[in-house]
This record gives sequence, C-alpha cells and structure tokens, in this order.
Amino acid sequence: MSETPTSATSAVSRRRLLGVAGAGALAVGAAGVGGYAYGHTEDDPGREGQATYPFAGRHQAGIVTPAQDRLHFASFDVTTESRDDLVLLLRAWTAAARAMTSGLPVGEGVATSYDAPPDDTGEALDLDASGLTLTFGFGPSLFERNGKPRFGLGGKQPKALRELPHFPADQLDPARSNGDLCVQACAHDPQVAVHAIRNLSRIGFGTVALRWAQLGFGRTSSTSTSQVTPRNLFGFKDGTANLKSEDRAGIADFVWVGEGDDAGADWLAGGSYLVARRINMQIETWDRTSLREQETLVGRDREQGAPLSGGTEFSEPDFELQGREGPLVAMDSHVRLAHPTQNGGVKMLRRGYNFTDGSNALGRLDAGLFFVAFVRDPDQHYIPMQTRLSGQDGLMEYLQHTGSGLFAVPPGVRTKTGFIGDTLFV
Ligand SMILES: C=CC1=C(C)c2cc3[nH]c(cc4nc(cc5[nH]c(cc1n2)c(C)c5CCC(=O)O)C(CCC(=O)O)=C4C)c(C)c3C=C
Ligand SMILES: [Fe+2]
Repeated sequence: MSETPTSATSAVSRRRLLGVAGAGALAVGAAGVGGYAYGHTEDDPGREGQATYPFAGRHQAGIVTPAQDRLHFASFDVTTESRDDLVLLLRAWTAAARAMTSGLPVGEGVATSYDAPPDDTGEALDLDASGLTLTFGFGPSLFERNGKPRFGLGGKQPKALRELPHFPADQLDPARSNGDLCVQACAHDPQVAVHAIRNLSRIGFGTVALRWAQLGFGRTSSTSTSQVTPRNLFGFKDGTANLKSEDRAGIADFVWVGEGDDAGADWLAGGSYLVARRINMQIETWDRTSLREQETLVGRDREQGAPLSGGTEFSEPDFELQGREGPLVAMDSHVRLAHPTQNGGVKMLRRGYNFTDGSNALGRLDAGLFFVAFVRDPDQHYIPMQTRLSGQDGLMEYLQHTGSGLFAVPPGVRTKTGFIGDTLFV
C-alpha cells in the first residue's frame, strides 16, 4: 500500500543520480530531488507513501510522518569521553542523514579510491529514498553515568529523562534495553532502512558501538487519518484511536515539548520523548484462545475493530453500557485501560511495528510488537498508563516486556550548518 512512490522526481535511484550529476556535483543534483534543500514546510507531516520526506524542519521527521511500513531501530553507546568527537559524529550523521533521506549515497558514494573502502556500503544504490526518515534520540546515560556528568552536559539533562521504572511483570533483557543514543530508521523498503543504520553505524566506528537493534515490519499504528488501520500479530486492528497528525491541538498538547516545559532543558523545545518497548507476544497461546476471549481482552471486535459497546471502527466506546455479565467493554480490557477517559485525558502518538526474530528454545515464535510512542512528558503521558496496563490489563497474560528505552528527541535541524542536537551542544 505504501510501497509506491508518489513523487516522480524522487523515484530516482542513487546510481542514476551519480551517473547524471557525478560525485562532485551531488549537492547541486540533490536540491532537485526534494527534501535535501531547505524547502520544507514547517509542521507538514507529508503524505502517505511519499518517496522523500524532508530531513530539515522545526521537528524531526519520523514522528508525525505517516508511519512507513518498515523499521530498523538502533541503540548505541558512546565509547569516547571526548565531547568534540561526539559533536563531530553528530555532524557526520547529519550529513549522511541529509543524503540518505534524499535518496543519495553517503559521502562520495562508490566513486572513491580503488584502494579504499567506498564511503557508502552500496546495497541501496539502485533504490530511491523509499520514504526514509531518520529520527535521533539521546538516552539518560549520555548525560550522566555512575553519578558523573558526561560530555559537559551536566545540568542539561531533562528532568523526565531517566531510565524507565520497573513495571509489574517486566522481564527486561539489559542487552536489549537503554543506550546513550538511538536512531529510528523508517522506510517503505526494508533494505533502505537497514542500509541507513548500517552506514550510520559504520560512520560511528571508534566513537559509538551498537548496543542493540530491532527490525520491524508491518506498522502497528496509523499516524494519519489518510492511512488504513493495520493489524498487529494478534490479528486485531491497531492504531484506530491513535493520535493522528491531523489533530493539531492533540499533537501540540501531547507530542512536542513546549518552551518552558523544563527550564533546565530548553534545548528540547520542539522535540519529544521516544519510548521504546520490545513486547513479546505469546502467539501460540493466543492462537488457542477463543475469539470471544480475544475480543473481551482487547475490548474491540476482531473483524472491524469496533468497540464491543457497538458501532463501527471509529465509534467512541461506551464504557457504561452493560451486558448480561457486566460492562460490554470489560473492566480489564486493553482499550478501556488505555483510553483517555481512564487516563486523565492523556492521548499518545503510537508508532510501533510487528517483529519476529526467529524462534525460541521452546520452538515458539520469538515475535511481538516493538512499541514506540512519542510523548511530550513521559512522567504524565506514558509511565502512569504503562503502570496501569502492566498491573491490570488482561492482555498481559499473553505479553512479556523484554526490552525498554527512553530517549529525548531533540528538535529538527533548522539551518544549513545545523546538526542533530545542535541546541544541546552549542
Ligand atoms: C503504554 C501504552 C501501550 C502499550 C504498551 C500497548 C501495547 C499493546 N497494544 C496492543 C493492541 C492494541 N492497542 C490498542 C489501543 C491502544 N493501546 C494503547 C496503549 C498501549 N498499548 C492506547 C493508548 C490505545 C488506544 C486506546 C483508546 O483510546 O481507545 C488497540 C485497539 C485499537 C486502537 O485504538 O489502536 C489494540 C488492538 C498490543 C497487542 C500491545 C502489546 C503487544
Ligand atoms: Fe495498545
């Protein structure tokens, strides 16, 4: 559905661009590809299936951008203690991100010395930008480790940027959790997303080390009303009641960090917080559960995604409506516990993906949902809801949270000389 590029100019492969423009003329050629130049529209999330989304802007791309179908998420640890080296890396990542999101190869592409490795690893050379967005975040450990400030960032750590607390039933694997930096790469084509993380990782050699990574397929949320609601691995429509980019007031209230939200971290204004949770789903047990039980646990019907209180997919659930055995939308159903009316009016922008990572020792699928959400304040807009769900949600019987991370997502790069995180480092 989202695989078809809608922009004729941007459906041009990197190889053709090199052929036409030549390596030395890349910057000129790039301006015509869309997105590489600074012609972005402030706050415009773009259309579903677009082949290029602008990299520069007031906010980073990949948040309100219509969720692409593929994900490669990576978390890195910084291996240097030099602030200058870290800033050099962020500058180099910015240049590479500008190029790759425009459908261009990294650096000089393949047209470098025969005696040296090419700047770009090459597997995306025949592909266009494929709607690639790269969204960067900073973990709490970038600011402080073992009680000591790092990189001169003492005093700049946002108050809400702490490791997420232990939630009931968490079974977190430290090797799949946290990290100093994160990059969310989303694209229509998985090879483009993987190419992006691989090249950023390669550029970072000697400065950062990959800590953990997650591939995702099949978005589990819509972030625009123009998108069809996808399904998760339980077979249910997921994303129906998600916060959508067309809800400008909702996005302003619940996604973007505002000026003055945190006086000690004004650099984060225009940014957001990214919550990542790797949630394993007991697929085999679910597949032996009756449809009645499945729908009761979710609070919606499987076919249409309509609330069990009646109506169609986008009808508002009626939590008061009683059936023969109690409320039609059960007290411990996922939808009731996650609904804004049960959470002090809180709405959330979810942007997760299905995943399968082979099978486990019991011969069961190691599969689930890589939950990603962007929130303005994790203390108000994520932690209370997760506490409620982890403790009371009937679905938890089928879920295991195995990975976790919280990252502050700086605002977008706004100037030609700007770089990711420049509001924090300059
Ligand atoms: C803490 C936040 C949430 C986690 C973690 C989470 C995991 C999770 N969700 C599903 C399946 C569905 N979730 C649905 C709705 C929904 N989920 C959350 C939050 C979390 N989900 C919210 C805020 C909502 C919207 C509630 C509302 O306003 O009605 C749905 C219904 C369809 C929809 O509205 O998106 C499904 C289905 C799974 C399987 C899962 C963990 C693996
Ligand atoms: Fe959910």
